[in-house]
Amino acid sequence: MTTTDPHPYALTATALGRRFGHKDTWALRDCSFHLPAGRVCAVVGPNGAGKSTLLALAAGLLPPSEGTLTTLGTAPAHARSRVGYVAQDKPLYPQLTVAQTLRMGADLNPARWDADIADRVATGQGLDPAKRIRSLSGGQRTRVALALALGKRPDLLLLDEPMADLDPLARHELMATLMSQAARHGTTIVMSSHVVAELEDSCDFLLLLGDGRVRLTGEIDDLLDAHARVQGPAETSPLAPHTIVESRVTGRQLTALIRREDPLPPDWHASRPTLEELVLAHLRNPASPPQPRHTPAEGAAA
Ligand SMILES: Nc1ncnc2c1ncn2[C@@H]1O[C@H](COP(=O)(O)OP(=O)(O)OP(=O)(O)O)[C@@H](O)[C@H]1O
Repeated sequence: MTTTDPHPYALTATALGRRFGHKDTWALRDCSFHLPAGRVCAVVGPNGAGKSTLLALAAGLLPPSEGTLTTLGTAPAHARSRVGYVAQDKPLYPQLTVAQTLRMGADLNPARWDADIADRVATGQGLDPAKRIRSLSGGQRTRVALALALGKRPDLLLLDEPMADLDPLARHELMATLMSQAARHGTTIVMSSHVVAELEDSCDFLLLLGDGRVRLTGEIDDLLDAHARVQGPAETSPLAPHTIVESRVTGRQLTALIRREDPLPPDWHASRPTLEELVLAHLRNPASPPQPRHTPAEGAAA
């Protein structure tokens, strides 16, 4: 938590819904969760799950159709000066140069602008600040968009698939910069991605969306502790009372990913899943029972 933000939650959603058009097409529906301040949160889910919609709502660019969302303890539109947002399509002014774009960022954020970090991120990998935005590659535009967002020195960074078009070196460099900024300033980062393995080392909080609803949310360590990959003899391994996310029988062997409800039988081999295994099991089994509703009293205290 930063000294300027005494609110314990970066985001709080209550029965949040967003519909597009007049038909009953809900991009998000009945979403409730709390994201404690200071966390690095992975937002994952299949295509069309509602990740970009949630980030745009949190940035105050879209109003909810129902329910409420607060950003840094206030209405998202009122939190904009403290929020950095990098949208999937990275909108920038094509006629400006990189240097002019950063100058615009400084002019728009005179009280908070951090020229050092903005210049360092924008000109990494030798990007020439005199180049026009329209002449940049997709990855170079991402670099400039991240520079603008970080230069704002935000309390909350909302990043919609920020790493998607970066080369491996740029990914490594920019992820390290994001993490060091988060650690140094207590910035909350909310980052959507399809590359779950990449999030495992950097994120400590998960928000898994499926079909516009929250499937799983909480501290990643708590979620991994609450689940188990189990193996046991198929005929003597009743999975009840555990919640089955995924199960498979091969010959006489049962393999399952469960949410533990009780101690496991001694003849079962149980191991802690990786984040990727947990997420993939939920994505492969969208009909598995969702997590009981997550409340701050269940371990999300800041
Ligand atoms: N402006 C819009 N008008 C109409 N429907 C929209 C609009 N934006 C999003 N949607 C719909 O809302 C749903 C959620 O879209 P969203 O872009 O939030 O998903 P996503 O999880 O970010 O997907 P992806 O992983 O493909 O980026 C989709 O069904 C999409 O078609």
